[in-house]
Amino acid sequence: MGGGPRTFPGGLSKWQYKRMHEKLARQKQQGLLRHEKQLYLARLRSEIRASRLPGASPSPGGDDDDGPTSSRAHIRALADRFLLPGAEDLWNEDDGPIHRAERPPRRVVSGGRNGGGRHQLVSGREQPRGGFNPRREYQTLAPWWWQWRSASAIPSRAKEASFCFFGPKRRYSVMPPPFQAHHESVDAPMMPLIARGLAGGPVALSLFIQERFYSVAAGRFGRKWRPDSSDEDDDISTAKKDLKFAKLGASSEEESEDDELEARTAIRKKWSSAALRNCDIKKERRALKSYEEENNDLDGSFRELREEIKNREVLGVERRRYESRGESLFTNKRFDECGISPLTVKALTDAGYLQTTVVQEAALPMCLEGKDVLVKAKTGTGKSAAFLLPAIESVLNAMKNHTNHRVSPIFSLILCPTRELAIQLTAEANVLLKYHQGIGVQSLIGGTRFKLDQRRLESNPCQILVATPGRLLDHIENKSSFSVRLMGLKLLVLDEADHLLDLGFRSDIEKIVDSLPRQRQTLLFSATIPKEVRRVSQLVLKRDHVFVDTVGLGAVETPNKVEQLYHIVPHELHFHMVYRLLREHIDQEMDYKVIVFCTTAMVTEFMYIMLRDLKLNVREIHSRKPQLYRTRISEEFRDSSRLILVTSDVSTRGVNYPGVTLVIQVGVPSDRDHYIHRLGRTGREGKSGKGVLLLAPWEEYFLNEIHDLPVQKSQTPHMDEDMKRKVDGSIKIVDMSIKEAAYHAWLGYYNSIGDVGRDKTMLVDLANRFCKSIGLEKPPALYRRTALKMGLKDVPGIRIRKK
Ligand SMILES: Nc1ncnc2c1ncn2[C@@H]1O[C@H](COP(=O)(O)OP(=O)(O)OP(=O)(O)O)[C@@H](O)[C@H]1O
Repeated sequence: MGGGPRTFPGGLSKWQYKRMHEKLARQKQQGLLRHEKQLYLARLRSEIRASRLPGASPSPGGDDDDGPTSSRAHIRALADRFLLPGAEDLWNEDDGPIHRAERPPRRVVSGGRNGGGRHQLVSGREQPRGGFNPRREYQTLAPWWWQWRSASAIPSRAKEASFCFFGPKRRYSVMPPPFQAHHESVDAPMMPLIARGLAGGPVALSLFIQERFYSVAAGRFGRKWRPDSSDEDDDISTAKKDLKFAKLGASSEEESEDDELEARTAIRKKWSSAALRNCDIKKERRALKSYEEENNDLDGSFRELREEIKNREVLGVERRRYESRGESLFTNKRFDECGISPLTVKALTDAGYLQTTVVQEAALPMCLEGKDVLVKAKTGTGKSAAFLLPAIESVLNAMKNHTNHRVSPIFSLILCPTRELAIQLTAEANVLLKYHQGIGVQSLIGGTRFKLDQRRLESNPCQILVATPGRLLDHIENKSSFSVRLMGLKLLVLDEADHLLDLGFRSDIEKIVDSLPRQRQTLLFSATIPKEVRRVSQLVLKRDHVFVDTVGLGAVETPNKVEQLYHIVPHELHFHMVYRLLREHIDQEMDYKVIVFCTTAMVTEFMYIMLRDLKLNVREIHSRKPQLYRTRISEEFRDSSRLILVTSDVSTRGVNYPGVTLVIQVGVPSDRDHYIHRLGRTGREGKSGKGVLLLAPWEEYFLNEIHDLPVQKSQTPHMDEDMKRKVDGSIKIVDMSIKEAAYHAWLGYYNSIGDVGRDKTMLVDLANRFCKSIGLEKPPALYRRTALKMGLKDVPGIRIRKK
């Protein structure tokens, strides 16, 4: 009996699956050929340009003159390559038709000054316009040779350059545009007058082959072949880089996150088009709208506006109720009234979720109705369940129609910016899926083995996938069976949507979205949604989406029960101050649980070592730590109290550590939203909390960005000499290499912050002060390249490494 599975990923039959793979292989091959075609054209142009230079000697003819690496040999090899069977498709309608001659033409006859057309020009008789001939007819291309002719041999107006190809079996000649009069014979072929084509006119490229004959009216080339255009050259270098990046990607699995990210982003950027198989190419032009359509649009807009106002009214009432309850997070609505599966309700009850929170009550009906929804709600108010529940319902609905898959499609995809958040959401989804047999949720995050991911996804149920964008894109681009599974997608969620639609992630998100089915529901959630993000959200949301805002215009975006303070302390005392604040808090709070946010991973590491030496119960999480370690510490911190977590921005958004009593932010956050999300790690579920922002005097400008938040200046506590000496002692024991790395990272961070980074002299001065605060006598030297990149090369106070 025939072995092997009956159905393949995506519910395809064996033959459909096979055909799909063949098609993908063909498309891949074509991608490569397309690159080579560009390379070929670029080479051709440079030869022509070279021949047009004053005093350029005519190129010798014949094969024998060409060394194996000569440009001519290269052109020849490339021409052979893209005329291989299967490459004909590269010549598309824009390039002009390819015709197969009944009989090979003997002579090229000009069509005359004004007419004749290209086909007459090359073949001496009218050629029918048509599509491609069957592929087989273009096989077997023989070796060929080509010859340059001196410009003086050209009788026409465009004498600049000439070339033609002769071959025992085929001959190529690039012909002038139809409006160009010239007479030519096969033995003395006319110069193609590429120069005209370069200037924008159509170039007729006719390829003579003894048995076969191609005529390509290269209208598109005409546009592309500008004499000074370097597009193609750029493409070539891009193609070369592609190969390099592809190799890098293969080996970067275990490297540091930053390097890995960079390499992956580069590979993705370069290869995405090929890998997404044209999914990311817009194929249709946007047509101008007719009057009626515009009118319809207008009607639609009015309808949307009315709906939005109605929604806002509903939410406004909801909000007023919410606020009048003194910000009680929960509503009177129970989950069993929400129209979700009884099994999910049972799991919710087990987890202690009985009533919905405000955001859940407001968002669930719209999400369950199948609408696209953008949701804004404060940190810690239960947004995760508000999208996980629709994600589960979406799977249940989809499973009714898809029952016979060996490997089920992924029906719900949840994207989030950090690994910790992805792990947390997966765990929460698992809790909600407790009673749903056969439905599974998996995570896909960086820092784990690609192959292991693959195996895990294939061998475990995975109808819901929680992923970080980078790793997801890796799988989409490198595993076609994975892309097939995504073809069944019904629901896409972007958690921390504003961050995902930020410039840093946006191109990844665009590529991911392009590879997903258009017929889907999309949900966007965040605690902060700046105007710019509201605008770009149209990239993923339908036009008639609903905006659920439980915060409200002009309302405070931070939890009401969180006390917010700031301290202005000279840089030199920042670390002492952190210790002082921690000690004070530990003395006041029995079950303290503190998060200290630092600006960069290396500064985080420095702070951690220092606090550990000061005998505080402290842990660290940042991007320089291996993922396993990060996950372990994250779980430990979630489940403990009397613990301090020192961390960088990897813990800024979404991560839910219950019972955090204090959040300290050391140094200026990169923007207002960062401040809000970091602060939001405390005061969750309507509980109280405290946030302290520690700024140096020159960082005070940041207060303008958060002037509408209830942040109050605090009295700087007194620092006794004993404590100061103690901290200084702990700073001393930190390894020199960590201090140097912290200095570099600090410089990089503040250089990237507009307000500080613009004045380089001031920046370097401040960095040198930071240097002293971490116990470095003089600032460590920078690599010349790094200094150049940061615009700091000649700035006084910057030291450059000798080698
Ligand atoms: N209906 C509910 N009943 C009881 N607890 C809930 C309910 N909804 C959410 N929670 C709890 O509230 C806490 C915060 O929820 P969640 O992490 O979803 O907040 P969030 O709005 O996503 O926060 P952030 O903006 O930081 O991502 C979690 O501990 C969660 O278990």
